[in-house]
Amino acid sequence: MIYNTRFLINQIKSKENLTKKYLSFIKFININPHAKPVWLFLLTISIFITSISSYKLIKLISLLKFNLNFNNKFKLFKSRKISNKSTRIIHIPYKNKLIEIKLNNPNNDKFEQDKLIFKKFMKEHESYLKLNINSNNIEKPIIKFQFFEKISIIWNLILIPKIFDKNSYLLLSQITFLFARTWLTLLVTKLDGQITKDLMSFNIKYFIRDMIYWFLFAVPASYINSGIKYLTKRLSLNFRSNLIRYCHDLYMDPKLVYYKLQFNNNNNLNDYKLNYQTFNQYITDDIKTFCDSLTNLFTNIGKPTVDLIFFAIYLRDNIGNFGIIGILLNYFITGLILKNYSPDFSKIWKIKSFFESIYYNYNLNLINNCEEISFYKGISFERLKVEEIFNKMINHLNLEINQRFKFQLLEDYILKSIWPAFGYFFASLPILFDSSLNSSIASSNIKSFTVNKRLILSMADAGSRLMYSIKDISKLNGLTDRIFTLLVNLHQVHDSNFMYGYIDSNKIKPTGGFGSTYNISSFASRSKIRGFNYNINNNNSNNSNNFNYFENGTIQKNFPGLRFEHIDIIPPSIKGPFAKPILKNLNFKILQGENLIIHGKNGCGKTSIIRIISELWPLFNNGLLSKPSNSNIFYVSQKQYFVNGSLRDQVIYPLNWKMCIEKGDDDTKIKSILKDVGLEYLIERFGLDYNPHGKGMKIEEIIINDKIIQLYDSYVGGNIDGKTNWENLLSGGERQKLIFARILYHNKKLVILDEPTSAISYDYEDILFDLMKKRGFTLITISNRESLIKYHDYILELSKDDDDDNDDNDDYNNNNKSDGKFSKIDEDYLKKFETLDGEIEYLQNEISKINEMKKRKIELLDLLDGYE
Ligand SMILES: Nc1ncnc2c1ncn2[C@@H]1O[C@H](COP(=O)(O)OP(=O)(O)OP(=O)(O)O)[C@@H](O)[C@H]1O
Repeated sequence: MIYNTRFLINQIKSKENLTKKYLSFIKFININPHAKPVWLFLLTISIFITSISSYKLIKLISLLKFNLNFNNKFKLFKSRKISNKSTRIIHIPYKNKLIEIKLNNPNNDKFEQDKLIFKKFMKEHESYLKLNINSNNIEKPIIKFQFFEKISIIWNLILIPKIFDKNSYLLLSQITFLFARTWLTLLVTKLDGQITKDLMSFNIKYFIRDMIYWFLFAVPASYINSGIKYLTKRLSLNFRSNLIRYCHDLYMDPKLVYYKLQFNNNNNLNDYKLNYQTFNQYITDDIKTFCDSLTNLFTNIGKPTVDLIFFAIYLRDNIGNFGIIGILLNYFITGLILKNYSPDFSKIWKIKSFFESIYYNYNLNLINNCEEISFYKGISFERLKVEEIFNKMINHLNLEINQRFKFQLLEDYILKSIWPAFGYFFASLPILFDSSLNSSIASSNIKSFTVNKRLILSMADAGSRLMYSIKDISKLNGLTDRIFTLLVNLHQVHDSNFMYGYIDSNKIKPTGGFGSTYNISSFASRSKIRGFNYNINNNNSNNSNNFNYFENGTIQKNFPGLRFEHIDIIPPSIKGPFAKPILKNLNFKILQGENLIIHGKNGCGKTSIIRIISELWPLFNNGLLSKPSNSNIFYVSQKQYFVNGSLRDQVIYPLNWKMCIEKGDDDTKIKSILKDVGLEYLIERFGLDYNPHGKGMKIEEIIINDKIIQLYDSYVGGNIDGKTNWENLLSGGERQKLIFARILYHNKKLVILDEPTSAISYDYEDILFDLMKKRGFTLITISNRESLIKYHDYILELSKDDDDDNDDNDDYNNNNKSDGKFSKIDEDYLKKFETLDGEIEYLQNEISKINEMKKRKIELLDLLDGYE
């Protein structure tokens, strides 16, 4: 016990001695606890600890919330959906867990307001172009005047839409960090001078102290540097999310912007023409690069600007007004020289991006159509084509490298040699012209020279970084152009008055969208004139301002069946309603439960009828289309489409599994449908062999009717979660059967099928159509297969006079005849085919009899040969 107490006392004493030693050392080297390096060090440590612990706390709270939600997940999901319509929730797998992400629903009012801003810009741009063309002004400044306007529009509408936005806080923190870094650089520079002075005056005590200060400074400096990088990346990511979500809301909406974008021909504003073929490049690559460039530019310009101002103010006290004016004048003049010799980086970047997107798309096309290309042995052709594109890209890149090299030469010479030389000169001015200079104050002078030199070099560095950022601004200019083009086009097509790129040849102005002189549909809706004749020749055709020749057709929804009245099928084009119709004056009506088959030659316009029904193409003339509501129609296109996902996903598309579960549909239903269409073997066939990963990671559990349903990201032996490339693995017939499974699953009132059984054998075609009839669907089938006629009640036979195609002066008034013959399929009609079928059967029997006899004859001859 005594031993222990002694031991403890000794311990405390030795610790006290150690603390005393430390304190006396600190006193000896004169460390001031209130000195900036000390409190900055302590502040950084405390900020670091606080931020880490608050981050952990937030994570813990969200984990608790997640666990709480999980137990009531399904109920919460439903109640939230009802209570808050302005947001939607998506679940994302993250670190073996599911996290909830709340997304704002598209705000159409905001889009309408934004549209006006883009419209105004385009109008101004148009008049600016006119002005320049009239005055033959061909000057091309490096940073076009519209650049700032475009950036500010994108910034205010999308990147930081309100003052108290989380991005504003990030930006504010970034600005604070930038100022802090400059201030720290100033402090470190002073300390650098002090250390030099300590060395020159052989003051070891102060030297050790200043070295300790140096190490203390290193902690906040590293924190601030990594903080700036972190904030830049976060800001870029947030900007990207905002832009992407904005674009998604615009083009992935029920207005079918993603489809109609291809018709936007605003070619009187070529600067903002979107290349539909490379649309994915805009969305994927350009937005990302734009956000990175913008946030990096902010650091690249913000930091050197703050440095320049701070250092210039500080240096003015040291080297006087003359010195500082000299330095700034040098920067300005050399900057002007550089600007003059700078190539148009914005244009270079735009062309490079264009070639890269074409090259990327061509390779994608090669992969998507690999089988077809292999069958045609078309690889040499493809290679030639892809190499041609690649060479064009390489030529452009070479040109870019050459231009960059010349500019870099001049840039490096000026920024890395001339500027520091000027810096040395101006830093030494106070020493060179100081008459009071003597050896006793040499060390003090050396300190101030070191500080000035370092500051001037830092200023040169800041200035050169500003100069280098001219290139970044140019690149950002090119990127801003592309992003702005994307947004302008999306808004133009999203506009309810979008007229599929129609250009009035008299005015050469697009109508609908922006920059339009006349807006056809709004005119039509305002004028409310119906029944005008379609004949342009007969109705004031000389009066180009008169738009009374046409108006939009009428679409009536919730009709129990399908009705076409005087409908012309006109493809969207720059001629708008005045383009030559593919089919004229279609008239028919079927009611619910009645089926219609459409016959016609290839290319006569069968599929185009579906495009009109589904509102992909406009109804230009004054016809009437009556149909059920869009949610009650199911379209099946000629080309089957499969999604990336499991067999279940193919059947339930366009629903996702969650909606499917909400509907109360379990796998038993999907399996029975697959059995109905004769595809149940796919469940087993594309099982483990096609999923080498075997049982996948569990991605979600959902509670429904007190039952936990688990879903995996890949195949789990024998069920329909098997994921594979359905597009490539299924045969033509299997693909069409799988689409029938989709029809059966969705069970819509009206089903429109385009060549649904072209690859299916006749026996299965019967099974499938019998099933469809039994289910009571109203069918519109486009097919020339006569075997399908018996399943339908009406037939629409499309025929177009060949003369029509050659007739350029169509006179609609004198040509009121219809291109479609609509008739009932009665017994008389069917007999025609029955007789034909009977004859074929008889002939086939006769042929097989002849073949049988031939075989018998050969056998007898062989037998005779044997006897001989
Ligand atoms: N966007 C478009 N602009 C102009 N013409 C088009 C457009 N899309 C299709 N066409 C033309 O319209 C005509 C009818 O095309 P559609 O696809 O409707 O034919 P189809 O009768 O279904 O042919 P098939 O029996 O071969 O499938 C074709 O000549 C086609 O080239």
